[in-house]
Amino acid sequence: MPKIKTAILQTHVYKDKIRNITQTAEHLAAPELASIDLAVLPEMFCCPYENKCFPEYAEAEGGDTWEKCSRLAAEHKIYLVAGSMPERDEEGHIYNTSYVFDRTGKQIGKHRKMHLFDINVKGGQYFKESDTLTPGNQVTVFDTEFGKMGLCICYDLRFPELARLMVDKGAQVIIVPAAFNMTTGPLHWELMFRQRAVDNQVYTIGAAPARDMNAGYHSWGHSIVTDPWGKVLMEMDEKPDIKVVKLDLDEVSRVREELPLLKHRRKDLYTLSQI
Ligand SMILES: NC(=O)CCC(=O)C(=O)O
Repeated sequence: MPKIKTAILQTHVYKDKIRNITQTAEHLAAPELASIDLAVLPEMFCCPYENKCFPEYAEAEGGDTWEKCSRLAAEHKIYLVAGSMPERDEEGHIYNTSYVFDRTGKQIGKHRKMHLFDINVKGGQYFKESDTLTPGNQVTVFDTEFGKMGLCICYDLRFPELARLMVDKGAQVIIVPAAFNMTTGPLHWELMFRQRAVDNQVYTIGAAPARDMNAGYHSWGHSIVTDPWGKVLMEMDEKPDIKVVKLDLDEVSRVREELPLLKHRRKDLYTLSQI
């Protein structure tokens, strides 16, 4: 099985939506990324992570930002997980949505953040996505020439049932556009990506915005890739950065063969089902 050359882009999020797309296009055109198969962008890569911005920046599926991302995937002949962006549906609901495009620019996946980030840590982070956003209700797995990949957004990763449902649908990689914060990030970010990788014997990929202390929300950054043993293959710091990591899906099969956790489940005693 060929290795999947995966670029993780930890970009700055500007207030100017177009500038965010332009910088993404410039990065993807860089010679270092010439032979990649897959690129992953951060959560809300084109919109400041603030409730007041979500309605203002929201676009319908197929809108301008969607179109530009589709064209970038086709131009570079890559799979593009277009981080996430605010999506407005016909009824005016707004979702935190991640689109996936194949090497021809065709949309092959779409995930609407299912668990909204509503937390209130005393002396720490407060955020209430449900002030403006509506939750999605689909488990998302998409097909590639390499195998199936699961997709969720940031806070979604905290829910082990969702990761397991993706794995039950065949995911060997779980991709997570994300933006943890300065309260939970230091303790939970790396742990969470390793934990989901170990539980499910998958690669996990987290792509976060770079930290901007002048922004309303301070991203932890630390974009990360872990392997199916739970080993961290790459972790950034808080600054803008781009890294390319090779994923070997034979390693998923090897780990699952040697330590057969998924086979050893007592499905006669317990089950996980989607309603
Ligand atoms: N954007 C988010 O969903 C943030 C999630 C987060 O920081 C967490 O601790 O969970």
